[in-house]
Amino acid sequence: MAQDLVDGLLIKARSHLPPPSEPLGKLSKRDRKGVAVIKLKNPPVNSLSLEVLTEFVISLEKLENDKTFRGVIVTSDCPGIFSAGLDLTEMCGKSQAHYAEFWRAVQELWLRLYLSNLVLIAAINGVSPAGGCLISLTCDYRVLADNPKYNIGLNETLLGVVAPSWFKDTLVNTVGHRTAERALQLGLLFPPAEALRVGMVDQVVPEDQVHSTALSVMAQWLAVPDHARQLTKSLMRKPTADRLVKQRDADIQYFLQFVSRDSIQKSLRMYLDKLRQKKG
Ligand SMILES: CCCCCCCCCCC/C=C/C(=O)SCCNC(=O)CCNC(=O)[C@H](O)C(C)(C)COP(=O)(O)OP(=O)(O)OC[C@H]1O[C@@H](n2cnc3c(N)ncnc32)[C@H](O)[C@@H]1OP(=O)(O)O
Repeated sequence: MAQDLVDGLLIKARSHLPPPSEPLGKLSKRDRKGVAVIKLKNPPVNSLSLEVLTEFVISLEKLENDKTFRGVIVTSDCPGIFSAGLDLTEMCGKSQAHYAEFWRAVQELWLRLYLSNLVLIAAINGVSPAGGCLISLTCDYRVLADNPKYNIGLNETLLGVVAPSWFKDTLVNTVGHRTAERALQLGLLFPPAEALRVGMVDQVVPEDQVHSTALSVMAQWLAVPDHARQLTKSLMRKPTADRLVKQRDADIQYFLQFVSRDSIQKSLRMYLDKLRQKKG
């Protein structure tokens, strides 16, 4: 059975955790076949808070260091939402020190995912804007559920902010320069068929087949000897990652200057207010 291949690892935000005695990320070692599942669970929308980013990195590090694991399926535990992207409340009305810590955590997660030695397959079972899309773009393969609500893309410009160069590079490396340029400037969120057409995802399947498809794809990738696949991945990705590694502090300073501007704070607040007012 395909499910027998899978081990479970749940990332939760501390505020949603049961008793503090339980570990934040649960890493079970029952699996024998070396495939783990990281399920993002930060209700209601799987926003990537500082805490979730940190926990994600720790979980990945554990998996990287545990040689029984060769692949990870990244998916969501929140119905209909893969991830709403970076937690906007982390970028609004906070101190410079907080912004710096938050941005370093975003960088760290991107670097860990993008350069991971593990095979990463995104099983995208929900809408996936901005940072949510970025997570999936760092994976080696993307399977998207065929639901017209499950848009995916880097929509930063629609919030009045700019996708940083390494977000842009990740998209360019996936869909090519022209598609990325248009998608980034317009802040396009692609419905499944369009996402497949432009190469933002590799496969679109019925919603109830996302997980099993991700497992089948994983088996195909794991059939390749690790050392050869890992070196090839590094050849393809390291030059892009190195551009950030060489200027991480400058990138943080850039972010600080940008996000502290009154005009950017105003845009982010207005966007958050719009989201909140949607209900009422
Ligand atoms: C020159 C170069 C310089 C570069 C310097 C860097 C510049 C900055 C770079 C910043 C990069 C940003 C990356 C990001 O990821 S920004 C986040 C983008 N995300 C979005 O646009 C998605 C927003 N959310 C939605 O569209 C919907 O919430 C969604 C479709 C995901 C779900 O809809 P649903 O109807 O189910 O849920 P609600 O909208 O009612 O939301 C429920 C509550 O969750 C809150 N929420 C939603 N998204 C976020 C978020 N990203 N962060 C924080 N909070 C979020 C929403 O407000 C609701 O809250 P309340 O319950 O309190 O009302």
